[in-house]
Amino acid sequence: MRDAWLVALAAGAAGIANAEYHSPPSYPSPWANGAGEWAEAYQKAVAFVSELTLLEKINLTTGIGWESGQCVGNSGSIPRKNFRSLCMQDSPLGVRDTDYNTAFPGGINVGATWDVNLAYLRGKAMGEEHRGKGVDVQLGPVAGPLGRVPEGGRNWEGFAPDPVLTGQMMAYTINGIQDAGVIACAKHFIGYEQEHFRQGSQENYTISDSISENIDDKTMHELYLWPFADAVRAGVGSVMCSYNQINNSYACSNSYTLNHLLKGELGFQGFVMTDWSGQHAGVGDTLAGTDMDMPGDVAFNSGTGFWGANLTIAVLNGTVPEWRVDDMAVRIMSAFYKVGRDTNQVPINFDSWTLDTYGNEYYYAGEGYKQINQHVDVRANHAQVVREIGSRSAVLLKNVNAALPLTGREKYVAIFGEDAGANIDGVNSCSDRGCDNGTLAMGWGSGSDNFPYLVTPEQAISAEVVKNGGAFTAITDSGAIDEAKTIASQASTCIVFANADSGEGYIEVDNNWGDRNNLTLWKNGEAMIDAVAGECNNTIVVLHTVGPVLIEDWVHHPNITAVLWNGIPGQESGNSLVDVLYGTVNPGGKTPFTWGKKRSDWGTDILYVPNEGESAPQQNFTEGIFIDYRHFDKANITPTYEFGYGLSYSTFSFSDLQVQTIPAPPYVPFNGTTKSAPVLGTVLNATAYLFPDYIRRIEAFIYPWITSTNLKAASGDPHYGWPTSKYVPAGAQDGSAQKINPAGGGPGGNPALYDTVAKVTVTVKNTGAVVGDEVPQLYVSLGGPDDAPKVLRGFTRLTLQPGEETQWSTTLTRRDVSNWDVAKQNWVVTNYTKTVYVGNSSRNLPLRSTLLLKL
Ligand SMILES: OC[C@H]1O[C@@H](O[C@H]2[C@H](O)[C@@H](O)[C@H](O[C@H]3[C@H](O)[C@@H](O)[C@H](O)O[C@@H]3CO)O[C@@H]2CO)[C@H](O)[C@@H](O)[C@@H]1O
Repeated sequence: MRDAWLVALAAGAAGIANAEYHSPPSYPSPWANGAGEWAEAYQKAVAFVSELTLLEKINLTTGIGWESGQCVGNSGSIPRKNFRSLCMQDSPLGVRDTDYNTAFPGGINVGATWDVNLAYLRGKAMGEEHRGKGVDVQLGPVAGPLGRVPEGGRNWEGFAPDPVLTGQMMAYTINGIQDAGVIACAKHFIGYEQEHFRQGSQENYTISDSISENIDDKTMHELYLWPFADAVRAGVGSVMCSYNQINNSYACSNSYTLNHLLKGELGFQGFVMTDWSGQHAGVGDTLAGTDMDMPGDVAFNSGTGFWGANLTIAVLNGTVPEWRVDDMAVRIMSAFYKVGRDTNQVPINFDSWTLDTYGNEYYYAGEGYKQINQHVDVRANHAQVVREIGSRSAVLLKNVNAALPLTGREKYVAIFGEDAGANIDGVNSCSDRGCDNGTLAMGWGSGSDNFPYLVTPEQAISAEVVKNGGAFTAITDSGAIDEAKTIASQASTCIVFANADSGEGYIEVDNNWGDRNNLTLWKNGEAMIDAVAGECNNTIVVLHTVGPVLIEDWVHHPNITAVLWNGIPGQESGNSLVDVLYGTVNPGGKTPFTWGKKRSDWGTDILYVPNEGESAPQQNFTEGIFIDYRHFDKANITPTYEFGYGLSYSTFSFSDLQVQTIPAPPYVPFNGTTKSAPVLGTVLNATAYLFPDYIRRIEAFIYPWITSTNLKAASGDPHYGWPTSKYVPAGAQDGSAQKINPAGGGPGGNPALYDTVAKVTVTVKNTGAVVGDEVPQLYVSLGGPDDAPKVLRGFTRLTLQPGEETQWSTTLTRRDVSNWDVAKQNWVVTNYTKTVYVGNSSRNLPLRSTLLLKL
């Protein structure tokens, strides 16, 4: 336990002193109050927690250790109350580590649909599958990484490098998951923008600490915190603190981001859980705002925990006040009741560590042999959701002379590239999808799940061609360039498939440690495209990539008649694609990121080599709010395809912009005070918490009981007894009434931020001959010298019949037209002239108007 106390001193209390970027302390940790829609759940939680012993409360907060339960994370149980371990399970795209589940499209595809209803349907379906497997907390959705750097390994788990598109998708996904009766977990909080160095110990480098993502206050508020505010407003039950440091304080020890921002300013009422082994301190993390430690052991299978018995000791010796543990338990139980877990929980019927039907409940210890997998089929009709999101996320980047849709009368269709075919080793052959074999339908890491099947493009296209009476050939060996040229010279329609993959940093694929090393295609993609396009004057390129790739060198080739991006579409990949290629679905997806011409165009990059010797690498977000299209706009760089761009088989017009400003009451900084922290129990003498004789220890299991009434001996920590002032920050134990943050006061911040201040209306018309979808996009220029030329503020996906026109309206809130004022520590509407723009991409905005606010 030595490390726990030492790191608490170094990181948890006040940040590391030698750094330029410093995270200010913020204490005490705000306690839940059941505000707004949390009221009923909070009351139930308080009633439940009031009946618990200290050890039972601690069991709620502490994981039982890696591979010590059937889920990827398991809290302790409360047998006396017949309350089982809570089951925490990935992933953001389906139930991980099981069978008879659905493999949904990645978050980036949901972003590309620009359709909040599809986000909801996917969330609901995923929630139902987690519920059916017995999961209490689904570990998703993802708003961190947001996508600062296009090479970021886990960007695809989230939705887009834009806070508004991501924020809306977060909110609707959370609503879907929680409406299904499962607690959602918004992750990873915050600034987790690259895989390299996220866990100091996990890299091939001798660095002592994880990377520090150094973010200024304005950028934090206007960019990275924004989608988490939307998550909190949506009532998310849990938030996962990330592996990285923020301004040189670990995310799960960072009192500023957890206490000040998340629980204070945003008014978060649920619980903060650590990423797996993301905890770095015992007392420090508790006081800094972490509520649940996952998976509970200091290092996987170490058998020691920062909490468990050590949290018991901390309460007994007074370093952690009792009210704080009460609040942790209340937050967890509030989320539990809020989504109805008390009425809809089913037994855990799967095991994360093996698909064998029988095995050990305590996998690591090798104990508790029983049936651990019931192989429950939870898929229902969710394949339809997958197929629909797959097709509706397709972004048609190029389409010359109506090359698409195909008519079905093509005489000879040939497809090329490994990405068209199957993984010859089997669809789930690589653990956590940690390889790029065959067609890419999912990235790798904990954000993945098992495919129940994967319909490849080869299967689906060949079936369609055969059905239509055509001829078909597939060359899925990406090295077979000469053979490809021959076939390409004979075929009437050539479709080349290429991909680019990425994932989580604990797996390396083709020397990519999570983050991509570059933005080129994988598996010889460019060479195959060049070879086929050189021979076939009707070459269609289909891309399955986790984010942008460099296409400028070939996309303008005259023989390349169409380019379609389909992201990572999940198990129905081939079927979704055929729907679009043959026009059953008219593509209406819009690219959720910018396609630059060269890597340097983005202006940000992964830090691949430690820059502070053995100390924590420092990644300064010097670009501020200027990521993706905001940077391209500011630097006046013409991309290949801009954020928000995407073609249709139809055409659309925009006209008649009307901007109606709506008077709103003046913005008043919130002025209020909390009640004092509730104390819900009594702490007994240490003897009451001794490890009981009747319990047989399971190897590496984390327990709440102490081994001795001599607390120093029980801690096993030679440094035990340091003066409290050395590791307990000032004010951290204070449970008296506190002033509420003036930028706070409601879910997602000051309620006045969400006042409507303008209504924007335009006419959108389908001017083509086929039914199709269009996405009117509203951008705002805030007008100041430090502002982006424009920022997305509203969008809706519309379906219009040929010739149909509709009036599309959206509203702007005060937050939408505000800047974060670092001096005032609040949002302000500046006097700079504000402009609204409407169109169908970030660079095709034919309508504009000055916004004259009445505030
Ligand atoms: O799953 C819960 C959260 O976990 C984080 O990722 C961890 C992942 O779940 C886990 O499978 C992986 O374990 C590997 C371990 O790191 C490696 O050393 C060993 O060789 O293989 C293990 C896999 O069998 O560790 C990941 C953390 O390093 C995610 O960040 C988070 O998003 C998940 O919700």
